[in-house]
Order: sequence, then C-alpha cells, then structure tokens
Amino acid sequence: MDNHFVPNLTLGVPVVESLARATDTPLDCHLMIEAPDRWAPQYVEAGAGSVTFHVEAAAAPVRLAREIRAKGARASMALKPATPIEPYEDLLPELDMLLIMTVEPGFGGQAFLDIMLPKIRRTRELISKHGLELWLQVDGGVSSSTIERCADAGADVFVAGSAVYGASDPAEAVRALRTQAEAVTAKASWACDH
Ligand SMILES: O=C(CO)[C@@H](O)[C@H](O)COP(=O)(O)O
Repeated sequence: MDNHFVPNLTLGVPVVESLARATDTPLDCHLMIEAPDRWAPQYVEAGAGSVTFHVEAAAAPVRLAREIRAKGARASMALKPATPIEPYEDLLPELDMLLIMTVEPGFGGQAFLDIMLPKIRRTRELISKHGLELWLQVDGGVSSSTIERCADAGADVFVAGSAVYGASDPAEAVRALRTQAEAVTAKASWACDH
C-alpha cells in the first residue's frame, strides 16, 4: 500500500528483500499501489514468488503480467469491488492468479462484501470455459463465517487477516479455515491441487 492507490502505507521492496533472505516460505505480494508497471518487477527481483498488481492501476496489464512471468514469478491481477471481470476475459491466459477483492482495499477488519459472490462465480465459469489452471483468490473479510460461501462460489485461494491474527491461536485458525474451504472445494468440479 502506497497511500495513493489506497489510503494506507505498508511495507515495500527492501522489506520483501529482507523477508526473502530470512525464509523459504513463498512470498505473495499484493501491490495496492499506483504505477505497478514500474514497481512489480522489482518485487520479483526482491524475491517474491507471486506478484499481484491492480488492473485499475496498471498502464499495460498484459505486458506487466508477461514481465512478471519472464522474471520467474507467478503473475496475478486484482480487481477492486466495482471492477467487473468481463472486460478482462481475454487476459486470463496471461495470468496465474486472479484476485477478487471482497472489501475495498486499504484496511483489514472490514466486513465481507456478499455482493462479490456473483463475480466470483462468473469468474470461475470463465476460468472453466477457457480450461485455465488459474487460481482464484479472495481477500477481505474472509473468516469462518464467509470462507465456505467464497469456496462454493469458486474461490480456491483465501487471504485472511483478522480471522487469523485476531485469533488466540493463529495456526489453529489457519487449519480450521483450510478445513472448511477444502470441504467445499473437494466437491467442486473445477478443484485442482495447490
Ligand atoms: O489489505 C487488505 C485489504 O486492503 C486485506 O489483505 C486485509 O488486510 C485482509 O484483512 P481482513 O479483511 O481479513 O481482516
């Protein structure tokens, strides 16, 4: 977050570099920033294994996705709640992950936007229609009371902030959320291993 694309400021490239030196855990960087065309490649060089840019901020999303992939990371594109998926159908083969924001980006702790469920469902249908192995991520208000609806609509990657870091046992919270999501996705025709 750069305090321009969203009204909040968080960590940048040097912190990602330090994290990458300190851990083998894959780093997935969601850039809620302006000018991702300029910055996203630097996050790959810093050690991110997956970089998500916002289509609303990207000048050339296809070129940027190709550059992220060419540098060796997974390319991911995010949509704010008011951004529809349909104009970007033809871009999906260029991506490894699509992120549908289920809150307005900027802050943790907001209420999940149920009105995003139809968009998640339509996106899953487009992924299936094109036979893509594209991960479908949701972020914002994901918790024990919303994760099953997200999974049922077609999401298979889940970002949870408050539901994990606000729990007395964060590791157990992750296990419980994963169990809930897996129970739903296991029954889904589109489910794949990751
Ligand atoms: O950064 C954002 C939203 O801007 C999200 O990643 C949130 O931080 C997720 O937090 P919760 O909504 O799960 O509390």
